[in-house]
Amino acid sequence: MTMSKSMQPIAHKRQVIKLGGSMLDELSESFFDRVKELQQAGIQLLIVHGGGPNINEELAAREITSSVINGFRVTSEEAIGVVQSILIGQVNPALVHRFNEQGVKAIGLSGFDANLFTCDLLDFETYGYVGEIQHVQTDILDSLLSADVIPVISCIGATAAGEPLNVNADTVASQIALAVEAESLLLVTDTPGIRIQNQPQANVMPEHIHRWIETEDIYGGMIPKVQAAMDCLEAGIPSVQIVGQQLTGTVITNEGAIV
Ligand SMILES: Nc1ncnc2c1ncn2[C@@H]1O[C@H](COP(=O)(O)OP(=O)(O)O)[C@@H](O)[C@H]1O
Ligand SMILES: CC(=O)N[C@@H](CCC(=O)OP(=O)(O)O)C(=O)O
Repeated sequence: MTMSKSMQPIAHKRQVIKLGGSMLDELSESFFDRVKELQQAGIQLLIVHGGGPNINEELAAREITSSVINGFRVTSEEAIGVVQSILIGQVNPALVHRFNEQGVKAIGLSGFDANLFTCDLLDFETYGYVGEIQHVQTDILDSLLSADVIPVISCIGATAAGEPLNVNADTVASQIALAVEAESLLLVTDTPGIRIQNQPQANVMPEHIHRWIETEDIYGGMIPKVQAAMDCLEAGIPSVQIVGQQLTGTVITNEGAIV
């Protein structure tokens, strides 16, 4: 029997780590030590990054206004050029450099590279030039991972016609995690997980999340994270973590069990 690509066993365990723009400037030596430990344990790592604060700064400097709905930036024609140049031109190479200088081989990619992820417009009337991922092409990721190189992926997607679209980095991270059949997804941000009424939440389930979005205890930039987490759980990734710099925080599972 010939095995389809999706049925082939993956030899290595894979983990996707998404680094939020909110914490990129504070990446510590201990984070890179942890990356090295995971690599030594045979885990193949993929990095996805955001860059919200850098984009905000540049938009403000150019006096381009932008708003955020449900954690997604409404991206005008003027803004998409800025988002693309900040993420691919500045944030991505700076992060790739940090990995390489720590002795961890890394290479930068966006949705354009080797057709990594192709997008259609999510909802132009509401969000402007924001993409919804249609397809992730994993060949280039497989090649890099088998050569012990960490892919560092920015969240600019390409349309079939080669136009750039802005995709929230949490969404990119979940779609990449699903496409490479990662065993876990770690969303690293500026706060150690979900807090509700000022109480840190160690273990949560989707039913809690739905309620807290309704009560607005979860809002803004946390919404794409919990959505990304629930997309992964639904598709069979057993747990997603939303964590701070120390890599501790909230574990989201279908059963609420400690994983
Ligand atoms: N229930 C919640 N618990 C913790 N943070 C929350 C919650 N709801 C909203 N947030 C906000 O989400 C922010 C993280 O999202 P964001 O700023 O987009 O980070 P990143 O750049 O890492 O993606 C937190 O700093 C906090 O202001
Ligand atoms: C559509 C959308 O919201 N795109 C995000 C992409 C960057 C991002 O997600 O950065 P963080 O990880 O810092 O949040 C934006 O323009 O801010």
